[in-house]
Amino acid sequence: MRRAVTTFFVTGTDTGVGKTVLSAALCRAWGAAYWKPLQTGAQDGDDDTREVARLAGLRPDQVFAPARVYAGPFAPEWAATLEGTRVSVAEVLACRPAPAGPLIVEGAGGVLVPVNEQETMLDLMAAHGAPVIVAARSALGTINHTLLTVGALRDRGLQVHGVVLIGPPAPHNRAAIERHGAVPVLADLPLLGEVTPETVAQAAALFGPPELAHGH
Ligand SMILES: Nc1ncnc2c1ncn2[C@@H]1O[C@H](COP(=O)(O)OP(=O)(O)OP(=O)(O)O)[C@@H](O)[C@H]1O
Ligand SMILES: C[C@H](N)[C@H](N)CCCCCC(=O)O
Ligand SMILES: [Mg+2]
Repeated sequence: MRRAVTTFFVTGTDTGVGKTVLSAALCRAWGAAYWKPLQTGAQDGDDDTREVARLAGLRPDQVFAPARVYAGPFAPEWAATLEGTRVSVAEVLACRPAPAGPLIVEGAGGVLVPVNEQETMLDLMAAHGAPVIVAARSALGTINHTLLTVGALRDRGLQVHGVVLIGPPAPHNRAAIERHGAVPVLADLPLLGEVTPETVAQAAALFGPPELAHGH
């Protein structure tokens, strides 16, 4: 029995690759709610939840507070350590929201970013179980980073829904990723002249309704 997938986990090949802007476009395209389980860098104003709510025009019932917010602009493990605390994947998932409709979950950095001394974002994704969308740069260097990320996800039994390449179109990189990764590139997301609700709404048009897939 196939049913529509209602939750996707957005990871990336790096921090700063464009996961938040992509998440906003996906929320806009699919009428999805948003959750950033672990937010770091708050001392510098990093607040992906506020940014996605603004860019996607989310309603209050589509916005969920992070499980943990840390001040330091670091991986959650170190940011938590600096605050004399620690968080486990189980504690994060205990905060998992249950919205009425689709949900986009954004990770912190890439797949092997440490959550604590034993667990990484990959453990969080594996426990969460949702299919994963990989945000990757389109430029030189992305083939290796993207295939490494896809391989790590599959090694943990996760379904990779697809890759989104962010930046100037690079058809040679797109083709290599699809060929060597046996993974679809869902879209080429260009660099937006300005990142605004209007340009994000235009970017949302790149994403049709989420394919029916074996739900998790
Ligand atoms: N398609 C795009 N066009 C223009 N600017 C973009 C695009 N995607 C991301 N940016 C900009 O690049 C910077 C990093 O993007 P973003 O915050 O989405 O990365 P991230 O992967 O979510 O980072 P983090 O790991 O901190 O969550 C931001 O200033 C953002 O506005
Ligand atoms: C500070 C900002 N919030 C970033 N998302 C944190 C990303 C941590 C990346 C760790 C690493 O890969 O070295
Ligand atoms: Mg982000």
